[in-house]
Order: sequence, then structure tokens, then C-alpha cells
Amino acid sequence: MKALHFGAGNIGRGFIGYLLSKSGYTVTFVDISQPLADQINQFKQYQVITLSTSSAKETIPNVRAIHLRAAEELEDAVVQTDLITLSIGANNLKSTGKLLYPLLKARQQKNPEAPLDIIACENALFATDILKQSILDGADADFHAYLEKTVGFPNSAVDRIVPNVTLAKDSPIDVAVEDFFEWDVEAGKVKHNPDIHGVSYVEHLEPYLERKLFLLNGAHAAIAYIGFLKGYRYVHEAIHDEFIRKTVCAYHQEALEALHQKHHMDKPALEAYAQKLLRRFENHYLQDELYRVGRDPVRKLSNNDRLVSPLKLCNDLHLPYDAIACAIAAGFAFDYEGDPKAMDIQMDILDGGIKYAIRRITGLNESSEMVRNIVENYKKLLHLKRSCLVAVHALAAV
Ligand SMILES: NC(=O)C1=CN([C@@H]2O[C@H](COP(=O)(O)OP(=O)(O)OC[C@H]3O[C@@H](n4cnc5c(N)ncnc54)[C@H](O)[C@@H]3O)[C@@H](O)[C@H]2O)C=CC1
Ligand SMILES: O=P(O)(O)OC[C@H]1O[C@](O)(CO)[C@@H](O)[C@@H]1O
Repeated sequence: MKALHFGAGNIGRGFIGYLLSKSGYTVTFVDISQPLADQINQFKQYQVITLSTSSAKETIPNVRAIHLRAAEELEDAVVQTDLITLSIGANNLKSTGKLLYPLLKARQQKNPEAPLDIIACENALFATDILKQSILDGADADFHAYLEKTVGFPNSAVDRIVPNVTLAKDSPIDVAVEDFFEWDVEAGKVKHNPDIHGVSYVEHLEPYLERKLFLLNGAHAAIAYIGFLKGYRYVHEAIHDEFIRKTVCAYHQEALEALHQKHHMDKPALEAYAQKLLRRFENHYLQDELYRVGRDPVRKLSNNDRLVSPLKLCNDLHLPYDAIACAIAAGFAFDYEGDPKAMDIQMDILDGGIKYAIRRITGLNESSEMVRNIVENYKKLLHLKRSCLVAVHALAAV
């Protein structure tokens, strides 16, 4: 079996490529970065280093890479493959759908009967649907029928923390990961790949997707944004701060109550999941920087993402959401100069004020109670930031 994975970054090499190789697939990466594609073709293998109380190194052999613009080679690979997976960043799904359109048309001509699955592995709700829609836009009836008959488009939830690490590596493409992983795939939409090692094939994905996006990614973003504001560098440091931990635990309680009510998920099981997440956040071997976890706040604070989705759900269910609003407010205070998207938000705040920025980025109604709560939290956080800065200056003066 052949697999083609778009995006040979942290999750591509450290999780998806890793599991596909373990399942017996021959893995070919596709990446927009020429240097990365060259390195993969030079070394042809890499190590996955597990960072936990016990550390392990596993070699992933026989990998190769194709640069995104190597048109002929890419078409050949798409025509021949059994599986396409992607972890390129949710913002790139639509353009990748446009790129895949002619390549899948070539497959329809040259290999029409062979079934295929395409699975997007991004931190977003129903990412494969976004990709599929961009492929279907403009498709004629014949191509549409071909895709429906032959190509599966299952959505998935992917969970493994793969940080940027600076530890000594044998080769530049080695990657470090946590020991936990979970990959849930929509069973009913799979056409050709029902036995990927480590995958849980589930009938109803939405509860798994929302549980992961709200409880892991939402809480992680809260740690990143409040942690940055309080002057921390790493997730494992910030989670030991009393205020941050209290806020994250309150965030978990609010979001898990909403998940329990919406999906009838077992509450003790959700609480155990949240407890386990705290232990994963405490993993100091990962040295996971807040900048990585908080990157691109425009996306993370958007209407359908990890923070505003649970906020809206709590609001709809008439449940409390103060900690979620606090996490969102912290996102608006994330003025890290190294992140252009964070700077875009700061420009919005400068141009039109905080309420305007919240409406523009989250799509929430400015006069709603949710926005009033976020603004209140934002003011409190700016005050907290000033006290932290005063304390830092006082310490420096001693
Ligand atoms: N790192 C993690 O722990 C996890 C990340 N994810 C998701 O996986 C996706 C990738 O994240 P990371 O691997 O951390 O990022 P990364 O930045 O390490 O890797 C992304 C890779 O995609 C490549 N790329 C970007 N645009 C491309 C395009 N149009 N075509 C082909 N390649 C392209 C980049 O050159 C890079 O090598 C994101 O959506 C992220 O939310 C999901 C679960 C865990
Ligand atoms: O990859 P994104 O969506 O920018 O967000 C970073 C988040 O994704 C992860 O890298 C993996 O879920 C988390 O470690 C972190 O919460």
C-alpha cells in the first residue's frame, strides 16, 4: 500500500507518517519547502524520539519526498497512491483542494477503478469536508460521480503533541513527540484503508473532534495566551502557575459540561480525559514553547475554532463560560511581535478598539453578553499584565 502525505512537518513526520509506516505503507511526503523535501530525499529515513519519563527512538525507514511544484512526479504519485493524508495547516486546505483537482482528474483517466481515501489531519472541525468542498467546487457531473464512487473523504481527529525541539538529533529530519496519541477516523466514509495501525474508526466523529479541539487545543491555547501575558516561555512552566491552572481547570469544567449536555458523553470519562490532559501539559521533556501553541491567533479565535465554538455552545445551553471568555480575552492580549497574525489583531485593537477587534476576528455580535464578558476579562488581564511587569522590574532592580 502506498501513502502520500502532504505536509512533512511535525505532525506529518512525528505522527501520521509514523503510523502509516508502522502499518506497512510506503510513505511519500509532499511539501512546499524545497529544503525539507531535499533533506528527506537525502536521508531517506528519520527517527521519532519519544519524550516522556522513558525515552525511545524508532526509525521510520524508506521515506521519500516530492516538492509541491514537481508537477509530473506529483501527478504520478497521486495516480498510483492508495491513501492521501494531509497536515499542512487548516488555512491551506482550500488551495490544496484546487491543486488536487487536476491531479485527481488525471487519476480518473489513468487509474479509474482504484479506490482511494483522502484524510485531512488538521486542528479544525471537519477539515476533510473543507478540502472535499474545494475539490467539488466546479466539478462536472462525471468527475463528481467518479469521486463519490471511488474516493472516500473521511474526517478525522488527530491528537499527539509534537513540539519544535532543539535537542541534539542524528539528522535534521528527526522529530520528537509525546508518548500519547489518538487518531479517530469516520468509519462510514472509508473506502479503501480500514486497517491503519493505531486508528480508531468511529461511527460518529463529532463528539471526539469537539472533545479534542475544546479540551486539548482550547485549554492549550488558554495556557499559551495567559502564560505569555505572565511572562512564561513553556507550557510545562505555565501550567504550574496558580492562576493559569485555576483558569484551565475552570475552562475544562465549562467545556466538558457543554460536551456532556450536547453529546451525552459520560461525565466522569470527560473529567478523567481532562485530568490526563493536565498531566500531558506538565510534560517538561517536551519543552513546548507558548509561541508554537498560541501561533496564528486569528485562526484560533475565529468563529468555528477551539475557543469561540465552546463559548457559543455554553451560551446556547445557558451554561457559564467565564473561563472560556478569559481564554479568548487572553488571545486578544497576545501581542507577541514574532507572530504576524498576533500583530494583525493588535492593529485591529489600535484601529477600532477591543470590541471592534473581537467582532472582526470572532464574528460575535458586539452587543452580545459573550462579547461584554470577553471585554471585562480583557481589561482584568491587562491589569494583571501590568502587575506582572511591575514585579519583573522590581526584581530586576534588586
Ligand atoms: N504539532 C502538533 O502537535 C499537531 C499539529 N496538528 C495540525 O497539523 C497541521 C500541521 O502542524 P505541524 O505539523 O505542527 O506544523 P509544521 O509547520 O511543523 O508542518 C507543516 C508542514 O506543512 C508544509 N506545508 C505548508 N503548506 C503546504 C502546502 N500547501 N502543501 C504542502 N506542504 C505544505 C510546511 O512546509 C511544513 O513542513 C496543523 O493544522 C496543526 O494544527 C494536529 C495535531 C497535532
Ligand atoms: O497546530 P495549531 O492549530 O496551530 O495549534 C497548536 C495546537 O496543536 C497541537 O500542536 C496539537 O494538537 C497542540 O499541541 C496545540 O494545542
